[in-house]
Amino acid sequence: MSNVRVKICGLGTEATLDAALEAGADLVGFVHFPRSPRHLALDAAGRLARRARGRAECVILLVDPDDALLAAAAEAVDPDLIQLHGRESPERVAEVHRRTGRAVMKAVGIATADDLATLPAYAAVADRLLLDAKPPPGATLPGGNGVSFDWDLLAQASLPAGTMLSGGLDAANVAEALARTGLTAVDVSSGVEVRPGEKDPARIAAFIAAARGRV
Ligand SMILES: O=C(O)c1ccccc1NCC(=O)[C@H](O)[C@H](O)COP(=O)(O)O
Repeated sequence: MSNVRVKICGLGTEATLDAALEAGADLVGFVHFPRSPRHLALDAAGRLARRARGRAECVILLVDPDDALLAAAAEAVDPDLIQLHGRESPERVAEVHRRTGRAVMKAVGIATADDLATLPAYAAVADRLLLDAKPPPGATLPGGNGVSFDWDLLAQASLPAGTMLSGGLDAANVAEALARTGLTAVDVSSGVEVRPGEKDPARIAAFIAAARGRV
């Protein structure tokens, strides 16, 4: 499917950002979460966002940010989207949008059909949804864990246009994931890395080609 939108998350260097842009990424994500091997200081994320401006949507990923961090991230990165990847309530998602004036993408963890019940409330306030696997037991990160959820859970779900599928995707499984879910937007981190935090230009290009059905 050539209209599939692809986000490459957790980019940390100019070289890997350029690889994502040259391969045709639609969105590029910068993680600001000190526990993550993909963590970037806000000024570093801002430098990469300026490099990508006009070529892809820039996403700053935050986890349960307070108002001061939100303001600092909006100022330093000037993001097209703020991705909230913590336990933010629907009310907080709406407030983040109001306070920053930025589009907000809310990540929702999915493990069982029960988790789908939260989606309408988030869909009502978020500009976009990202469905990710819930972290496995013992995980120290709320995302970027390289694990998938059962895509067939989405068969009965009514999801807003543009909802992104995420969690454990790579060049080998992304086409099947798209076909099974009917979604047209995907996000990846671990699946284009050689080790946590180290993106690989060849894997980025292979992922984007596979998502767009060019292999
Ligand atoms: O990637 C991280 O290190 C991270 C840290 C804290 C919160 C979220 C994080 N990543 C969120 C993403 O958007 C990932 O791309 C998504 O979870 C998929 O990751 P993966 O399964 O590794 O492809």
